[in-house]
Amino acid sequence: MIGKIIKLTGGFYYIKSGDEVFETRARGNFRHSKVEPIVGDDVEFKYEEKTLGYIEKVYPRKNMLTRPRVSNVDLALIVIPVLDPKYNLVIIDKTIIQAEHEGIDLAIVINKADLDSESAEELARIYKNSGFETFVISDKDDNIENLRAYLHGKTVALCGVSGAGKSTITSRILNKEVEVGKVSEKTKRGKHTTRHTEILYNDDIYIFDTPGFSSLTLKIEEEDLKNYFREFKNFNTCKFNNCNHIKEPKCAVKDAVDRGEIEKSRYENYLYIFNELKEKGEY
Ligand SMILES: Nc1nc2c(ncn2[C@@H]2O[C@H](COP(=O)(O)OP(=O)(O)OP(=O)(O)O)[C@@H](O)[C@H]2O)c(=O)[nH]1
Ligand SMILES: [Zn+2]
Repeated sequence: MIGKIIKLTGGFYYIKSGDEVFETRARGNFRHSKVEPIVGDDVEFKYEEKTLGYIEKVYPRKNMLTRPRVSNVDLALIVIPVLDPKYNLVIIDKTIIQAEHEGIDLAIVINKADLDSESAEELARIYKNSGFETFVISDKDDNIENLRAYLHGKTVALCGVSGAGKSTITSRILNKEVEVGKVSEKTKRGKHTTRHTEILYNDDIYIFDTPGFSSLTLKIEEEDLKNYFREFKNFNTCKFNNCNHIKEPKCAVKDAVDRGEIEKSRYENYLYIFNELKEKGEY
């Protein structure tokens, strides 16, 4: 049988095949592969009611996140609350860099727009102008149809700080009750988060109910950082073709910042992160 691992908990894998979910044992059950199956994997498995089944084969992964350990993510949806908690654009841009680095498509959701609609529009402008699909939503408004349509057919990792509204969005998108606040309790205690990873789904949208890869450190060379700022690529006429867009003369990126064609906050965060990488080799 063929299916997708949707949950790993207490020593069992739960595999969704068609409309059914099968429970299989986690240990000693994948004979022909040395790969340890993780949530998100597409697998071949044998199912027997008595002994439960076992996984025979893990299909090659499109990609993999390490925290949480999940595979085959089609989209990282980065959730930015306008307030409560107040967003931090350096952390947002670092999360974007991580997704770009992993080769995962990403989109932005500005959430809690009801708390400050002006800030919400300002944030949306920054990320739209920087080349990202951007949605503005609030749980006080019935305005998620566009977002839901966009997520159709995708496996989505919601990324964002605790309290950003990830669980709220998940339950609205999937039309399902999701325990709001549950993940943060687990995260605070720490130990449960690695034991239990689950994909929530409805119809053909799959969502990871985890904090996403917000707390990863990334090791990249500072010279490579510019490759993860997609809007910089529109301005490729710098005098030096290895220009880092810092202090070099005749820099097309800096000129674009001066003209307002590249968002100031994005460029400032680029400089900040560049220096961090230069000093520490990671962030
Ligand atoms: N005003 C307002 N509050 C919201 C909105 N969306 C979520 N909230 C509230 O924000 C709080 C946090 O929401 P959650 O959905 O639990 O946030 P989370 O990102 O899942 O947080 P963790 O589970 O800790 O990672 C809850 O009290 C929600 O009711 C919104 O659009 N507007
Ligand atoms: Zn340049």
